[in-house]
Amino acid sequence: MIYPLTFGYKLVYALCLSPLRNIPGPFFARLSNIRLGYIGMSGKMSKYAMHDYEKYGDLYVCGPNAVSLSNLVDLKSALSTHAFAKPEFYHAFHLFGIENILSSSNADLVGIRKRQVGPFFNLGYLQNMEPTILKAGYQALKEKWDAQIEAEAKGNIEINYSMSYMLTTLDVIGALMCGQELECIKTDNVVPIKWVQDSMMLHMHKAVFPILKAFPFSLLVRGLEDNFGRATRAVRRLINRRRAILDSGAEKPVDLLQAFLDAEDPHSKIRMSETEIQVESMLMLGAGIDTTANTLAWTTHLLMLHPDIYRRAVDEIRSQFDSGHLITYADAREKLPFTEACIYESLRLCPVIGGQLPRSIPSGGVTFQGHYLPGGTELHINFRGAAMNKDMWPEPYKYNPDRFVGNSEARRNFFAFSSGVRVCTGRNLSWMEMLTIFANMLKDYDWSLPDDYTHLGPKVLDERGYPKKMESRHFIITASANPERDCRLVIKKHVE
Ligand code: HEM
Repeated sequence: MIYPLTFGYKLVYALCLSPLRNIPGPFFARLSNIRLGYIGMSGKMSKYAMHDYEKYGDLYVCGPNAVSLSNLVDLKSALSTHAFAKPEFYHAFHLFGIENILSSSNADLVGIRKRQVGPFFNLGYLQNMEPTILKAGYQALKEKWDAQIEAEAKGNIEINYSMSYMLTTLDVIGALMCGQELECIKTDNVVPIKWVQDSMMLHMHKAVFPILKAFPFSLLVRGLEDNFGRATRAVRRLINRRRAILDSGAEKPVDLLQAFLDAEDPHSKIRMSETEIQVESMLMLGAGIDTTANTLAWTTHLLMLHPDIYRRAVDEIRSQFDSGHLITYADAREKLPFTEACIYESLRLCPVIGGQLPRSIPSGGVTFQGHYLPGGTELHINFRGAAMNKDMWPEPYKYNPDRFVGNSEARRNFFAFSSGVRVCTGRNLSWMEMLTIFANMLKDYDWSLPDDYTHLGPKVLDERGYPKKMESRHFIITASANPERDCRLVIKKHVE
């Protein structure tokens, strides 16, 4: 009896009483959060975010008390202020219960943290770290590939770029944040990646299913918990090691770990405690690997599906730089607008944070798209919808880097790194890694698809007539669903 009554009440409320009743959206989403939970846990968040945006438009209901927003003007306004705070969902990302730069909804704390660490992610400071970024990044990749090509009689090798990019971005953030050359690309060591990914996954699962925090359900995530413990202890050891090095009177290294140890908010003069340093360091490791690596993977994939665009990028790079020149970030920014646009467009068409992220509508409510949304309504930032928004991006499904060349309006309406007060802290670092790896790789190697790579390619088209993209899955990050099969590339050294 109780179930029919509850259902009846929910139905009447959703259709007749709810303040969201006149907003379009899937019927079932009005009654229950099950649809949202299922989409999240099935790895299809990015697909649904796009599909629902296409069907229901800039604002639609995605849960009984939740709406999804893709309108660029409204998104900018919501993201520009701390009033649209991160809701409880994020608290599962408090590591050891400690609020951090990603998880906190406390504007004061976020402000302090941003002033403490933000300056070290500015381009000026990053330039000091560029030699480390190049050494652990592109130069390590090149060293490995050149040795492998040298050993191959046929003069080329097949690489799995998904794994290569993961190991490289791990080495870069490891060198900067752990103060240690991890050399994972050299040794094919995937263990630290597993620790970091499992740590993120653990907190993601807890955010979606808070019951996992309680015994006996916590046993279900025991394996993830163990790897989180290993990552935690490793970072602690590295911080202790750095303290010991400093105590011995050695010169301060120029890296992010040192920056975090020294970081001070210029307003309050507050510095981070030892645990806060550990938490923020772990967070940077979690945020800094898959994001950058998968953006590189999508860009590589898209270039292989569009040979004309690949050719234009290669021609641009080789016409600007000699084969022996190591392209720096400043070089690329100054001389490679089309190559840079290839990454921008890849982040638009295949955004790695391609799902929806929640915020709370402040008390007093807000009117978006002609609909009043009361305070306390959950506002889901639809990054996928924003990237496909037809008003801003004509032919949104087409991979067209030209839309970003010399187009400041396109860049202003680009949300891949979010925007406003909670914009991505690591975006400049990520750009430095991506552009230097990508430009140097295109300069030094000729790329082609393996002969047996016939399931996808420039001539295999999707239902819209564009080259069909590899299947993706979305768990925090939108990545290839079958990297072993789909992220293969043949590279050979380019000879002038
Ligand atoms: C292509 C690479 C990257 C993309 C597309 C990306 C995207 C994003 C997005 C969309 C957000 C907003 C998340 C939210 O609102 O919850 C974010 C936040 C954040 N990102 Fe990134 N990110 C990238 C790389 C990095 C790197 C390399 C780091 C650090 C090493 C980093 C650190 C962070 C941090 C700390 C936040 C939280 C900022 C805050 O809440 O105020 N990200 N990123």
